[in-house]
Amino acid sequence: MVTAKAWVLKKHFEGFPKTSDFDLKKIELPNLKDGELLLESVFLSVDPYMRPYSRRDMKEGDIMIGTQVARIVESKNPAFTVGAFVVGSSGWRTHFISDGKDLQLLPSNWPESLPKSLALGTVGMPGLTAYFGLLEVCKMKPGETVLVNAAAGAVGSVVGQLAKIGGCKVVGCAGSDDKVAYLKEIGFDEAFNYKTVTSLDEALRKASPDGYDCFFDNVGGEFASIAINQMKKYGRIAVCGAISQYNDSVPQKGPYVQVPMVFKELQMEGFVVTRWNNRREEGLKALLKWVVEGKVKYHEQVTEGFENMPMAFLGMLKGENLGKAIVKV
Ligand SMILES: NC(=O)C1=CN([C@@H]2O[C@H](COP(=O)(O)OP(=O)(O)OC[C@H]3O[C@@H](n4cnc5c(N)ncnc54)[C@H](OP(=O)(O)O)[C@@H]3O)[C@@H](O)[C@H]2O)C=CC1
Ligand SMILES: CCCCCCC/C=C/C=O
Repeated sequence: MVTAKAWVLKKHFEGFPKTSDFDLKKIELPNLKDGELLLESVFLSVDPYMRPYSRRDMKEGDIMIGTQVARIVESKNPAFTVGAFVVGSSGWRTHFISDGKDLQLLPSNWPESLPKSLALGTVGMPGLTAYFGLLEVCKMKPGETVLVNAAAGAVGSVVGQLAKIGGCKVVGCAGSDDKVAYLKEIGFDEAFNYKTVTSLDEALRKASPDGYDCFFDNVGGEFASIAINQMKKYGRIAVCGAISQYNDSVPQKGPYVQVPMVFKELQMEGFVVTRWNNRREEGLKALLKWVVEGKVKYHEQVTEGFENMPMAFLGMLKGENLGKAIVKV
């Protein structure tokens, strides 16, 4: 008999999440039936979507949603061998039982030298978000200028590097000087700390006096309201996320987008990465290849210990992560 530990949502978040909104539970797992397998989480992901999706998809007492890289410890399913690693979506728990349908094996050519946690970041959902958002929503072209915010995070850091591979000029904004230094290290042409500039409008203008063809928006709110005025004619805005708004109890008010949208003839499109689930393999293959070739660099903010999951989640929402926020069990 295996006892799993799981973090549940004790109380729906109001405003910024608190550690007291979570509860740690123990769950006795039954013996395996034919076709099932027992998995042990090795790395778990903490992601911004957990904040808005908890309100949309969860009720109090539910296990926190989320993905993990897990190792198969027992198998009564011939398609899965003990010792193999998979990406699962079983939420914040140390162990779980699956029939295999919801699991994705790590690519068979996964190099020994790469951490398997990358399957939750650069070579996982956030990397795919950058890939499809840039190619299919921004429709970036060589020679264009791309702006990305939350640029030193899991999605943003890949956006900037893929835009460079695509022959674009890249401007990134992040919330600390260390993050800005990292962006320059991984090839961003321009980067600045949006928290310390005296005027965001001026900083954006200085970074690209001719304006922006593509804006990959991870932040929304005031940042987006200012940036939209610096789009070039026919510019494209990929609305990927709105992390500056996720903890608002009262919705923020304008400025509104219609006037710049009309006069600059902009395209602005929201998207969710799962739209391209049928092209997942294509994206992962490309991302893994670029990582192996050293064309896409990665950084992970690893928090040790399953008991620290809420803390890692809160830290990510506060901007404490450089690169992908990961919890190592
Ligand atoms: N549409 C889709 O399918 C997907 C959307 N997303 C979205 O992409 C965005 C980035 O996600 P991800 O890369 O995983 O997370 P990150 O790794 O970028 O971590 C979140 C970062 O957001 C920044 N941030 C937090 N609060 C604010 C704020 N009030 N204003 C500005 N920046 C803030 C912080 O960086 P800093 O220090 O720079 O402020 C923080 O490090 C999120 O909006 C997320 O919801 C993610 C995956 C899929
Ligand atoms: C089971 C993983 C589902 C990931 C979907 C992520 C969509 C994110 C939206 C905003 O953050």
